[in-house]
Amino acid sequence: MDDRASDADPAEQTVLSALISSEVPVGQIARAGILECGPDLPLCEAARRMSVAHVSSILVVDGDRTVGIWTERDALGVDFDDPDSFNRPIREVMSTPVRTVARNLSLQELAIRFRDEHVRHYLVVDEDGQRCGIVTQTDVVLNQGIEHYLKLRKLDSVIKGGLQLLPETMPLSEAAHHMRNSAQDAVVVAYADGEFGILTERDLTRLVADRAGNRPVGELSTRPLMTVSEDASLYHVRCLLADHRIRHIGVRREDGALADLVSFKDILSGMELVYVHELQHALRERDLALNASQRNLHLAEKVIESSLEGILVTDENARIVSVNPAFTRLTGYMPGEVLGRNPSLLNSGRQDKAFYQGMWERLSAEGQWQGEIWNRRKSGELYPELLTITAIRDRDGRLTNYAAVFSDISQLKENEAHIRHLAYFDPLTGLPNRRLLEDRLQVALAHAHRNRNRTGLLFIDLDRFKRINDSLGHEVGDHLLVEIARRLCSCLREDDTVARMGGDEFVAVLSDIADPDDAAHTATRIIEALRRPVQIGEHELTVTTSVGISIFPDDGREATTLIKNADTAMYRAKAEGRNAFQLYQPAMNARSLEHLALESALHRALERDELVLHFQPLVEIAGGRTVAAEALLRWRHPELGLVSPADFIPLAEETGLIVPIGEWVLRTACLQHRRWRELGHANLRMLVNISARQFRDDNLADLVARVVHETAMPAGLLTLELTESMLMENSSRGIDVLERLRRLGVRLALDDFGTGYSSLAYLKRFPIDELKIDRLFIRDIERNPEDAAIADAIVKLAHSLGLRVVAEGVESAAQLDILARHGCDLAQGYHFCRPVEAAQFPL
Ligand SMILES: Nc1nc2c(ncn2[C@@H]2O[C@H](COP(=O)(O)O[C@H]3[C@@H](O)[C@H](n4cnc5c(=O)[nH]c(N)nc54)O[C@@H]3COP(=O)(O)O)[C@@H](O)[C@H]2O)c(=O)[nH]1
Repeated sequence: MDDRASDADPAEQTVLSALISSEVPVGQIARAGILECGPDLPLCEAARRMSVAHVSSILVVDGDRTVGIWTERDALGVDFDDPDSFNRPIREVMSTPVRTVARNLSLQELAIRFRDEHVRHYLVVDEDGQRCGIVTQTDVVLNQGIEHYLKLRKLDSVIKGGLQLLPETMPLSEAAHHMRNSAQDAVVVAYADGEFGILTERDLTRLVADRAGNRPVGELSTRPLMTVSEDASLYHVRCLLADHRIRHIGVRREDGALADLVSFKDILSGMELVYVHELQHALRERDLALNASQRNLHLAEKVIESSLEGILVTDENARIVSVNPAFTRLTGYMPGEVLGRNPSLLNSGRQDKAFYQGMWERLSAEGQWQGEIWNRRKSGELYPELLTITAIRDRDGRLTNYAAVFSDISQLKENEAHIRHLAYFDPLTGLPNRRLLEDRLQVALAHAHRNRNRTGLLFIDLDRFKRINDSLGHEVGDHLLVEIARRLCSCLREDDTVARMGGDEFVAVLSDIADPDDAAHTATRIIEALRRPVQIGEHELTVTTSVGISIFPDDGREATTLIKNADTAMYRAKAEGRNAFQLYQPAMNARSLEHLALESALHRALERDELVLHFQPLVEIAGGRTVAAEALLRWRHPELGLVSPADFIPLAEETGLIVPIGEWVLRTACLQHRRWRELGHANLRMLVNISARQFRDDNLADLVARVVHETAMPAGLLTLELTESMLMENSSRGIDVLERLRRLGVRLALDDFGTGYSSLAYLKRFPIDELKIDRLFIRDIERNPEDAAIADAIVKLAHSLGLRVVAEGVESAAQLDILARHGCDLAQGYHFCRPVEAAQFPL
């Protein structure tokens, strides 16, 4: 029995003893060396042999056959009055048949049979029916470890009461008769002197052997009777009986009077019942506990088997003793490959010695460690896991095992990284976003400050990206941005950062530059790199870029100031014609504020439908017929009222807003023309002003083609008004654009003629249809012969080139008259009509 059992309470101890004993087979406790005799042996001789051998029975055998048994109990039946009775053959007085039990019967089953069959001896036989020994009830009980019961119970608990004292004068035969009738195996003999003696079955057996006559029991009993106090424990009594090799003892009350005679059997008979009862209870309990623990074990096995978390158990020396299927799934190792090995076979090498040292320290101090750790699968792949290790101890606190439960948190880590990435990176281009740029800029500035160096900040904006997005769709726009991002990265050093601020705006941080020229060189590289055509599907796109540069600490010490100033410089680059960079100059700020205010107001104007078109008729001088309408832009400012284009178009040009505004004008004019056509004015021409900025746009012809197509405008009825200066800026490119426009069928007029170069030679080169004489020459035409001569010369020359001539700003009939004489074709001016809304247009 282990230490734990010895600490258990007595009841538990008994249950344990019973459980142990119940597994002992009968053959193990049976007394071998059976006393046997033949059936003809005289009874006195049999009794003698029993007395000598100190056994309580003799087996009567006939050859191999067991024919009967004679026991001490049977001595009570001998007639002590008849001397012949001692010599009778034993077969005549023996009990038959002899009850047998198999030697492999369990003690527990034997105990139940003793109780149920009321016998005191069983013959133990082997598998072949051969005699192996004799077993008594006493043998069973003595082998059940009942000491604890005996210690707990007092002698008085087995006192039956009703003690009968036999007088010393009573004849032996009468005493035996009394014992047999009262089923007592011993009686107390009371002597006249007050002393007590005892006469037992065993004494009677001895008297049979001695062929004793029927003498008074006073002469035959053993005296004095050994006694013990009724307070004594049964255990104490049992020890006394064993020590004195006796089987009965008298019980004295507190006052000294003899209360009873108790036998070993009395002590045990109570115990037998208790024992059997307890045994059954213990067995039931054991079965229940076993079932419960089997169920729990099964459940635990199932849980471990089906757990999605890897489970690994080691012994106290950290040698793996079991793993579950999830372990194999997660690590790739089969159980056979890891059992007996140290879990360090999973080490990734990512954690250093100190990490593991800390882990073991925590484990031994607190019994548990939990944390994230990188391990290596059998395939060599590293993965992060959330690991909990628990030290397992037995009841005595001895460390027996370690259990590790872990889950693969790769996905979790990836999600975390993804979320972090989303927070700091632009999902489309993968570049840092504004937030990360600000962080990096702070770091770069601090670094530059420490090293007394410069940092360059480039604000990069694609020119007319919106147009690509609007015309080719966002998907093409997105592809373009991705390619732009890639090219930007390729223009920068590893230490530099380029971030997407949103839309088509990017910012690059150039750390540790020596002087502003370095930033200018990078800007040039960027402009060049971005200008190379980008092929996206069937589209070959060319974008230009405007870059504004600010330098730390020259143009600001704060990140926000540097970004703002680079933005202002970028604006200036755009205003200066795009596709270039500008270094920030403090003077830019004041102007840029004005520009910003105007620009945002103009932006709003477009968005809020504050722009309107007025129309002014062009009249045929010869017939007085309105043949065309010039679309003139107006801004209905919510506070300022109608704002003249002269006041806002220059700024719109400078900021680039003229491009979207110009598109709106063209489309609105064409739509209005459709309405008029629908009203029956099929031949009316429409004149639309094109600004210098629009003309520089490579996509002008495409835009016109698209709008004409979308509004179903007859191209031949559309005239675009350009100025001389536009054509002179880049004459060969200008010719190209004009040719493309002409191929669309659109007509072209040269506006404000006479105020610019007035190079008639150039006129030949341009595919122009009409000349508009600037009103400067018309205003004083009646009074100023020079103006009249110029007008006359222009008309003649134009006609010689096959061009039609329009006189602008005709305010009087006199002016008209002169122009008519000069042969001018068309006239436009307040004389006919001021620019008016479409509804008032004189058709
Ligand atoms: N790029 C674009 N430019 C445009 C657009 N709409 C107008 N403009 C240009 O703005 C300038 C001012 O134009 P506006 O104030 O509309 O003046 C026009 C007429 O009102 C004015 N006019 C017409 N007749 C007379 C007259 O008898 N006397 C007089 N003093 N002024 C008169 O002339 C302007 C038209 O000029 P032009 O375009 O040269 O024919 C002006 O330069 C416009 O071009 C636009 O949509 N886009």
